[in-house]
Amino acid sequence: MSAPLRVLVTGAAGQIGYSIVIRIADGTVFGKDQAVQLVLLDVPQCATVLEGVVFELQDCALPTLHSVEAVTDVQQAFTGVDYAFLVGAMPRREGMERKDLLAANVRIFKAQGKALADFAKPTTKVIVVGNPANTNAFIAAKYAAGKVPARNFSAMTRLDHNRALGQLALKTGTTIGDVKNVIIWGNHSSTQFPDVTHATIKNQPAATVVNDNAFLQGAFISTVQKRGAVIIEKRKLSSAMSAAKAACDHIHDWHFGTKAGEFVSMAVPSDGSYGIPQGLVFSFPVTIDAATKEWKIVQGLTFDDFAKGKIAATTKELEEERDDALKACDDASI
Ligand SMILES: NC(=O)c1ccc[n+]([C@@H]2O[C@H](COP(=O)([O-])OP(=O)(O)OC[C@H]3O[C@@H](n4cnc5c(N)ncnc54)[C@H](O)[C@@H]3O)[C@@H](O)[C@H]2O)c1
Ligand SMILES: O=C(O)C[C@H](O)C(=O)O
Repeated sequence: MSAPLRVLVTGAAGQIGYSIVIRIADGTVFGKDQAVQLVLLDVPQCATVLEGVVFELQDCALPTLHSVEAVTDVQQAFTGVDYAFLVGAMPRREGMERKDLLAANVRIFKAQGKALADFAKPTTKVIVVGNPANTNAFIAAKYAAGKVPARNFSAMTRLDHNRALGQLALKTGTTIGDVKNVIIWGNHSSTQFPDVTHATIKNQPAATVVNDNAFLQGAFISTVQKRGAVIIEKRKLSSAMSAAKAACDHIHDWHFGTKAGEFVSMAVPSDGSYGIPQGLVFSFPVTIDAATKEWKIVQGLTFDDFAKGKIAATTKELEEERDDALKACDDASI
């Protein structure tokens, strides 16, 4: 068993928390030979619930779980972490857009960015799940600057990526393993652009196999864009099992690298690729090198006018969110 990795999950007493901790603890994310020190953070009012989660993890008898701590203190939570799953935040309710959560949630990510700077390792890798995820990641990175590099911050669009894979497999009667290289561009919001231009199904161009352009430019895109809202309408709670699975896929691939010839969608600080403003946390297709654990934005993809319009819309929304978040953070009270 390798020396333990210290892994933080915030909001661990919540819905996603309950689904995510078992996958981190049982070796699904970091492998069956990698010990994990799990640190579970939530607000003080949830201390008793957290204790129950700790007891359940102990009762799972997991060989990879080196230790598990329940904490409500930010310094204790962030000290020395290798990976941070930043889940803890308010979820949206029916009728809301994710950006409606900005005012409530941005203060959490400002404080946690500062905590990462003060207490975490400079090599810490961060996934932001709490919504609006891209902009929260932008703010956390800003407040950790100088200590943890911006490229160690990411936001989760893997759920959207997985939703896109699922919709293509359903449409074509294939299995998930047959569908590769879909791309989610932009924001984890209803302006995201799920793009199949470079996707394949059984090694054939997805557009040829689907053979229904109206679907690919219509129902496919809107189903993926609005899936979160539909889940809330049906469950009266936002997605949790699928969100936890996607966060684990995201960190698994960051830790182990992507497969040869394949890319995944991950929201990362833009380096100016494809004309996206520098620093905006934008979902791109990325490959990850297993040895260095560094992501690289896939280069050289081309866009038709339809794609250009979609990418412009999601970029504009992210710029507006960024500006609103910066204004909120300048308010001395948060
Ligand atoms: N990016 C995505 O694809 C995606 C998918 C699903 C959900 N989400 C988002 O994830 C977040 C969590 O969703 P959930 O369903 O688990 O919500 P939840 O309400 O069930 O749990 C959230 C938990 O976070 C805790 N929390 C609040 N403030 C905290 C803080 N400052 N520090 C630590 N913990 C804190 C709460 O006490 C609660 O236990 C929401 O913002 C939701 O919108 C994102
Ligand atoms: O839609 C939400 O608010 C939750 C989450 O972001 C999702 O995509 O399911």
